[in-house]
Amino acid sequence: MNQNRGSTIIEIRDLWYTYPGRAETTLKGIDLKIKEGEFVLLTGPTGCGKSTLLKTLNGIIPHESEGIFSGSIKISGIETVDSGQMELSKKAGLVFQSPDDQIFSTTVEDEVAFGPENLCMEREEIDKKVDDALKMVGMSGHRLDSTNSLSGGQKQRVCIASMLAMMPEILAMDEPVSQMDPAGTQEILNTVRELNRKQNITILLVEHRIHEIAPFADRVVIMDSGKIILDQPASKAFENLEVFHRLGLRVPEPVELCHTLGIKASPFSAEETFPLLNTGNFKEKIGDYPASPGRKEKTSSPGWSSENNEPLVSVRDLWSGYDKSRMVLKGINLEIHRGERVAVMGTNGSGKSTLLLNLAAMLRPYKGNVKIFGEDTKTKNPYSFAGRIGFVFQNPDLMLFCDSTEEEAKFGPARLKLDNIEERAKISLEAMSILNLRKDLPQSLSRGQRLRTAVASILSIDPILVLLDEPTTGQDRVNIEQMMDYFKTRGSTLVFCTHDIEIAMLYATRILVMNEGQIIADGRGRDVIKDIDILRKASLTQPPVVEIASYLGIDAFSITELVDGLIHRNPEIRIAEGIKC
Ligand SMILES: Nc1ncnc2c1ncn2[C@@H]1O[C@H](COP(=O)(O)OP(=O)(O)OP(=O)(O)O)[C@@H](O)[C@H]1O
Ligand SMILES: Nc1ncnc2c1ncn2[C@@H]1O[C@H](COP(=O)(O)OP(=O)(O)OP(=O)(O)O)[C@@H](O)[C@H]1O
Repeated sequence: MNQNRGSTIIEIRDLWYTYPGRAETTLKGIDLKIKEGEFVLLTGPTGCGKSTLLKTLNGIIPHESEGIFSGSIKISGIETVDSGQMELSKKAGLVFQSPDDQIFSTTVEDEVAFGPENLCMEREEIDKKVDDALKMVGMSGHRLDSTNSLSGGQKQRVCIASMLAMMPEILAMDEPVSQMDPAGTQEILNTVRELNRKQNITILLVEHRIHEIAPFADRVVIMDSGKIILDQPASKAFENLEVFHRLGLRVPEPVELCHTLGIKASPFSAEETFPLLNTGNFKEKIGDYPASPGRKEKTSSPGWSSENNEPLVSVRDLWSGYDKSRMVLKGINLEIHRGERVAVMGTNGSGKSTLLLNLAAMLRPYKGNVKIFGEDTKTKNPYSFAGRIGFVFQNPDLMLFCDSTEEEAKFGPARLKLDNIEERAKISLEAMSILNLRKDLPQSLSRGQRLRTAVASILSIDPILVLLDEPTTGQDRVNIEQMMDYFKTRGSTLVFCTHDIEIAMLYATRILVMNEGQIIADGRGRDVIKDIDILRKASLTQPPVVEIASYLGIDAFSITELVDGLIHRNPEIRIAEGIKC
């Protein structure tokens, strides 16, 4: 907990806001006070109004947006409606949800220097600010790079650096790490936490990855349908999980496990959980277990059978990139069979999106070859794969151009002259839980809703091969599970990039780990996850439940498996009723 709390720096009273042209009000009477130096995690289901609330802090709403606004927001005592945006943005820096909406300079250096230049700092000071900020986000080596050439996670780092270079009093961050690898996320959150502690910068951070952010926060605020429905210190917020389960929000695995086992505690990490498992009664019930975690086994072969099953995708010695002088992929060999769900994981910039672009025939090999459905992409027009491959970009906004979500879902089938277009659109919108938004303009939806619109737009063509670049970003748990369950139930062949190891473990039949343009592991999740060296190279860590299972000497990879293992060991163990695991 931050001890240097001062006076109230953000004071929101009875705030209501309705977007122009929308019948439903987005913010419905928000009351929120945040003290100087607090670190607040703001979360809630997709579309509940989190981004809208952040946009009121630096005056984007109401200054740049029409609509109906009432209530009061004071930043350091200044009423935002009465204040200029320039003045507000010096006080409250906003890291945008989508880096492409924030970045407008052509080079990384210019982007980060923009804020300090506007504050009329001396050249030398600006240089130092840029240097320091890039160092803090691990991007020192990219100072002169073109912003267009950055990967998704690298762009997010630059966005954070731009704000750090200005050092505002308040840092409002809208899913700032959603596309970042787990190790990078931890490093950046440590930096932000340090700035928060040492410089008393107030942090309001919006995220769905509650399990990763909660350990850094002083306070957890949950919104639902435009209202704040929970506001608690982080140490107390997880005492009752009912609200998290009801809203389909992510709970840190150790908390979920303790609640399931009836242990009254809310640890955020495996290390914090070990002593709880050592307490009297519980230890007796589950019997002896090794004192230290960490059984290590070698990664085994991929978990598919090639019997009678010609590969759908075959990649041989693939070298590819955006510039002949710098290859991104360096000798990839890979086969993917029908019905496999392959998660592609690895550090930011390791080449995951580049691999996916090759599988979509949108990039061609410089050397080697890629065969999709037995056809060599080098010799084919990329459009010849239309209708057979469905690709969703990391930034879904690049795919949305129609006037409604329904039109988006109909667009592909119409172009391909498929039958039952209405029915196809309806089924795909329903599968993504956005049928109620069918008449909405995609650009007026929340990020999670836009991503699901983009997925629906490819589902309606019923492709043979589905390629999704980070489909889990900015989504609440219930939506991620619903999307992934859909592919699983249909037996789709799916390749998806993700930094979310828990989701990869749950849904992928196979995990590919990339490092510096090469595949360094390829196998079943439960094998890959045991190889700590591989995980480290890919900036990944074991999910806490795997560490805890290992500590208890149980071979388990999910809470359900771990609890089953404990019951098997001692059937008398009582599991808390009604707990979802
Ligand atoms: N520019 C806009 N015009 C009209 N409606 C909008 C606009 N932006 C957002 N909305 C609507 O306001 C509601 C809240 O959106 P917002 O982006 O604030 O949600 P969110 O909680 O941040 O969601 P996510 O977690 O998906 O980012 C949604 O129903 C969305 O459709
Ligand atoms: N359009 C482009 N032009 C030039 N270089 C690019 C381009 N897109 C990506 N790169 C470079 O290729 C490398 C790999 O990028 P890629 O997007 O494939 O990584 P990634 O593993 O998907 O990263 P992330 O996890 O951040 O999305 C990065 O070093 C990036 O800078």
